[in-house]
Amino acid sequence: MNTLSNHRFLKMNGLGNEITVLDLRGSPHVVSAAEARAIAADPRSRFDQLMVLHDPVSPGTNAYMRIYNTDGSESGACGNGTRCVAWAMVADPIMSRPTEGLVLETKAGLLPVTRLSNTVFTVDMGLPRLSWNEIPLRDPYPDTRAIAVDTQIPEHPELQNPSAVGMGNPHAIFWVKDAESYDLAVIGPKFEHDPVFPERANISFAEVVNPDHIVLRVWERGAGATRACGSAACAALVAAARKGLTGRKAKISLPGGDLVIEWRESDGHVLMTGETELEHEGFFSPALFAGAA
Ligand SMILES: N[C@H](CCC[C@H](N)C(=O)O)C(=O)O
Repeated sequence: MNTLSNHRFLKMNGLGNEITVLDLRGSPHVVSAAEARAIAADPRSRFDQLMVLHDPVSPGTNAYMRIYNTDGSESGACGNGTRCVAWAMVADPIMSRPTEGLVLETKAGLLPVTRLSNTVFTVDMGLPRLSWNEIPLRDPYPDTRAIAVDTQIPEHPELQNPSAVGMGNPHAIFWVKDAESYDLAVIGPKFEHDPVFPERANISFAEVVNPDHIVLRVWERGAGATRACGSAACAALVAAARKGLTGRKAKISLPGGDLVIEWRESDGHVLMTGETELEHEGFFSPALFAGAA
C-alpha cells in the first residue's frame, strides 16, 4: 500500500491559485513526481501547486516545504501556497500546532509569516535575486532589468527584452500595454522553454496602470496559466521599481484578485500580503497511486 493512500489533505486556494496542502511531518516519505502528478489528476485534490510539509530543518523554523507543480517538477518558491500552508499551520484543527511566530523553509530559504486576520497573511519572501547566475540565466547579463530572449513571436514583435528576477524561482516579466490581450497557452510555453532560461521560467505579462498598480497575467513553469502567482507578483513589483515604473509598494491585480507587494527599503526584503481560502479536506484514494512510483 502506498504511504499516501488514505492520507488527509487540504484543498485550498490563494486568489484562485489552486493549492493542495499535505502534512508529512513525522514521516520520512518524499513525494515523487509520479505521485504528485497522480494527486493533480484527481479533481478533489487537483492543484497548480502541491505544498508538502516536512519536519523542520533549520533551527527556529516550524516546517520544511517541498513545492510541486502539476507536471511533477519542484520549485523553491510559491507565494500563494505559502500563505495557504501558514493558514493550515495556525488554524486547521488537525495540522496546527501552537507556535509564536511562524517561519517556513524551502530549498531557496526562510519565509517568516505574519497573520493579519483570519485569512490574510503577509509572507516575507526574502531578497530578490537580481544577478544573472542566481536567477539563473544562460548568459552573463550585467543588467537584468532588460534581457534578450531567443524566442520571437512574429504576431507580437513587442514581446522583447523582459526583465528577469529570481524569487527562489525564475521569473521573466514582459512590459505590455494590455496584459489581457495575450493567449497565454500559445505564447507562455514558448518563453517558458526559451534556452536563455536553463531552469525554465515563470512568464508574466505586466501592464503598469500607475505607479501604485500593476495588472498581471502569468504563465507558470510546470503548471500553465493560473488565476494568480504570488512569486510572480513579487518579481513584477521588484522589476517595475528597478525600472522606475512604480514605487516600492503596489497593488498587483491578478485574475483571481489582488496582492499587495512591498520591496522594503530597510533590508531589501519583499513582503507579499493576500487572502487564503479553505475549500475542503479529503483523503487520497489508494487507487490514485496504482502505478505511481
Ligand atoms: N503559484 C506560485 C508559484 C509557483 C511557481 C512554479 N510554477 C515554479 O516556479 O515552477 C506562487 O504563488 O508563487
